[in-house]
Amino acid sequence: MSENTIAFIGGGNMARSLIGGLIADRHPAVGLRIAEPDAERRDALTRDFEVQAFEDNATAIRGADVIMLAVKPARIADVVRELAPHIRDQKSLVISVAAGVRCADIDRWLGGESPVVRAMPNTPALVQTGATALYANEQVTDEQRDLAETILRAVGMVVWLTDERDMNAVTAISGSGPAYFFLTMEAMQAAGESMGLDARTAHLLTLETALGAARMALESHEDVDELKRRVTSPGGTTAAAIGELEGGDLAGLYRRALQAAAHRADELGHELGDQ
Ligand SMILES: NC(=O)C1=CN([C@@H]2O[C@H](COP(=O)(O)OP(=O)(O)OC[C@H]3O[C@@H](n4cnc5c(N)ncnc54)[C@H](O)[C@@H]3O)[C@@H](O)[C@H]2O)C=CC1
Ligand SMILES: O=C(O)[C@@H]1CCC=N1
Repeated sequence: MSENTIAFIGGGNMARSLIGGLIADRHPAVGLRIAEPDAERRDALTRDFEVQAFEDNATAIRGADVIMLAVKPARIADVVRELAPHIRDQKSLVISVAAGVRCADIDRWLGGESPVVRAMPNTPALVQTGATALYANEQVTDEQRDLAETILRAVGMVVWLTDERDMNAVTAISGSGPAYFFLTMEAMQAAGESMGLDARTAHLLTLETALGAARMALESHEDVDELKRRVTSPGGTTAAAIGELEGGDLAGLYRRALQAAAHRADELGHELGDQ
């Protein structure tokens, strides 16, 4: 549990997941301040988590130890430039979760020589099973690294990157990754329904199977290839299904999909580089 005051700039999907996860980890609600221009979203955050939500960014960051930038990449330059004088005065640590947006650009908008941590979390943070990669620029002290890690570890596992360029691949795997699994769940459920199962049965069997497979892969000492082989009897049902998936070049499809996501993260970073 972190006792620090954290101000979120942007109270959308990702902020909501982090806030929900932090509250579940018993982070005091009074230590969470959110800036969100949308009144309905502000009300929902206050109602659901009993946190303080503000319309104005500068008010929200008052007294905060950490400022978590959770706006869309297209908004971040303006948001940071407006907040820069306040952030410098109170020496808060800035953590950005914005896809593609590079530390050097955030540092420049802050006025230079500022500690900046980039984080790529994912929405399962809401249920404390998030996966986050962190990268710190040279200005970040050991104490600030610990602070960033403590906050993100409260909502799941954390890895540190030593090369910021790896953040694009991370974004492709774990930042966007929950959506690929949700898509797969949708497809499996639809296939089950097409074979006559009712929606609820197909849904539950799909989800429990996903959970069981993920837990087994995490807890087993064997690699996933071995776990897969244990399910796949020669000449049996699984082999028939896997034959179809491999025939459709599932691995190639994932490779191209993740490359597209990483490429888009790179583009987002470059689009902002000139601002
Ligand atoms: N949704 C996800 O799974 C993940 C998102 N991210 C990153 O998190 C950031 C936010 O993404 P989402 O939460 O999905 O988007 P979102 O659109 O749900 O949330 C953004 C929020 O920022 C608010 N906002 C807009 N202008 C603002 C301003 N000037 N000041 C303060 N707040 C403002 C919007 O009203 C909105 O509620 C993005 O940069 C994204 O790359 C990172 C990892 C995963
Ligand atoms: O789709 C996006 O751009 C954001 C970043 C990672 C997940 N959602």
